[in-house]
Amino acid sequence: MQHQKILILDFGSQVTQLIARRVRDAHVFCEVHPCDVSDDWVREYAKDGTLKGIILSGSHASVYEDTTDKAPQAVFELGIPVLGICYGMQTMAHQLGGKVEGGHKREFGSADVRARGHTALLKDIADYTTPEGQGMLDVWMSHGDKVTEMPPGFKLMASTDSCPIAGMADEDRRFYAVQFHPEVTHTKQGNAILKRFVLDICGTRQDWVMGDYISEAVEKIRAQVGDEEVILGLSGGVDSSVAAALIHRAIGDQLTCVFVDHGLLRLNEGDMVMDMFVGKLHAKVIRVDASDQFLGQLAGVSEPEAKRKIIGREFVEVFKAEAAKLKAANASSKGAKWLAQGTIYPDVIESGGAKSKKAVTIKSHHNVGGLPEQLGLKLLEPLRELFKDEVRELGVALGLPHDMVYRHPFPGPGLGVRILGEIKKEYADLLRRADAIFIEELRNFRDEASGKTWYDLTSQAFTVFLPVKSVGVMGDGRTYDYVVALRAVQTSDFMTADWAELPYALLKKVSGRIINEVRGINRVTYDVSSKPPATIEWE
Ligand SMILES: Nc1ncnc2c1ncn2[C@@H]1O[C@H](COP(=O)(O)OP(=O)(O)OP(=O)(O)O)[C@@H](O)[C@H]1O
Ligand SMILES: O=c1[nH]c(=O)c2[nH+]cn([C@@H]3O[C@H](COP(=O)(O)O)[C@@H](O)[C@H]3O)c2[nH]1
Ligand SMILES: NC(=O)CC[C@H](N)C(=O)O
Ligand SMILES: [Mg+2]
Repeated sequence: MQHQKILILDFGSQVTQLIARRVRDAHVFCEVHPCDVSDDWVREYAKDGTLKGIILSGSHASVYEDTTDKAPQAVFELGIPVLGICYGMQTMAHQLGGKVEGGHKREFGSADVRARGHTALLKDIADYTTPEGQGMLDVWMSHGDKVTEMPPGFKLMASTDSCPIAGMADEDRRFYAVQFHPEVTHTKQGNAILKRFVLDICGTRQDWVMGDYISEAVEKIRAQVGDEEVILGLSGGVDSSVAAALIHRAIGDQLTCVFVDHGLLRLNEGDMVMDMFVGKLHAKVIRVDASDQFLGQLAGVSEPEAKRKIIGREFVEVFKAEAAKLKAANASSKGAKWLAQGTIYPDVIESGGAKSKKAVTIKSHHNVGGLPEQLGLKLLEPLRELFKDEVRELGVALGLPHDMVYRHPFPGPGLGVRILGEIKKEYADLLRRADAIFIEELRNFRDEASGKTWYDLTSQAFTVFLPVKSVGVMGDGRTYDYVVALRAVQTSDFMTADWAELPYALLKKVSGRIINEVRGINRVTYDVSSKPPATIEWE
């Protein structure tokens, strides 16, 4: 089935992904593409008639600078609705004959917008009404420039005291634009506004449903793979587990999962993953103990990016070797031709977004963009279009256990990025035991108000090993041992995150247990840094 779709053109805003999330939440398929696609690309994209609307994102740039990006002019010539958000509004105004100027005052944060109720976009959407009957919206703003003159054909749709043109519309052409950001949760009616655009104004069908998606994806995988063999890097994490279950449903025994123990897994993780997949999913899983190989290559290396690159490289070495072994082990096998991965949509956007060429690399992820040419395997990535929570929904629909689907993510380099500096087996062993205690207590402690455990109330939690020693006193004796840091964050998208306000009782229990039970650690700290400016992992 052909899905109807919305195109989001990304001008490099930090929150473009949130636009896509909101549209997907309305069960409408959408894709994010860089704003510098050509007019021909846009026409081609729209050709089959499934494109129902276009959204232009925000940006850090200013439209009156000569060098900045514009929307492909074709966007305004297709006869389909367009919504401009912030910079998207400004470029729409600029390109269609209006005027944009640098403001004297930056407007950042909450604002009250007077919404003139006479456009299809904002009609009957308001947070409250003034005594004079004026509909008001509580919105989030982040801009310094503003539209000072609307293009011909547009009428005023919204305004604030400092931004008289905070929304405009040309309803004949179905062009709408808002200076505020409907995609962020701080804009209370943001979801309603985006839904109004996508469902009512564009008239898009709500045909993006994970349950239905399974049969579609299964067909696609079968068509792609034919009778060839596939190996899949299985980590036991959410993404690769769901990918494995989906591909297994499509091609059964043509799939072999390769689970790599790089010596940097958590306590008992290897056995757990094997039990789950071999026991419950009946997929073929090969467990490769490559810990000597990884730890050997990592010995003496302490620079975080260098460590990440080595780990990425060794993963590929293992996959290549296993693909070849399939052939040797079975006379009827031609060897695997495909490498399947649990790559998801944020990985794709982050490595191919409009501004990625200019963006600095904070961390190299082992599975994205870093695969060598001479891999000799074709890539199968059935989750490439999905966001994490869609992957989770899909996992549930595929019958995976709740605990597996709602696990915290665990990075491919594992404890390798949680042992600061040089990695030693001794450090990994201490860290594994301390981390297991932390996770166990997060599962034990419940928040009374919500009834949820603190594991479920946090998005990701783990322990970090600091290779420094501090002095302690234990049983009247002196200790001189290592330090660990506890890290727990709350986030919906992992792009930004707040440190979790864990109860003191929980921290106290964890600290007491780690220091008493893990000999070699005599001090526990709690990381109270948010992202940004810190990151979630320490390396
Ligand atoms: N220990 C491992 N053995 C084999 N493949 C791995 C291992 N760790 C990571 N991978 C591969 O790298 C990919 C990316 O890892 P990533 O951590 O982003 O996803 P995940 O582990 O599947 O899910 P989650 O984000 O929930 O941890 C995985 O989908 C998997 O294909
Ligand atoms: O599969 C992965 N391979 C990696 O190389 C990697 N590095 C970070 N992460 C995870 O990404 C999220 C954001 O992490 P940071 O704030 O530390 O960048 C967090 O969820 C991290 O655990 C990784 N996952
Ligand atoms: N968030 C945005 O899109 C900002 C647009 C533009 N850079 C401004 O400052 O007004
Ligand atoms: Mg993982």
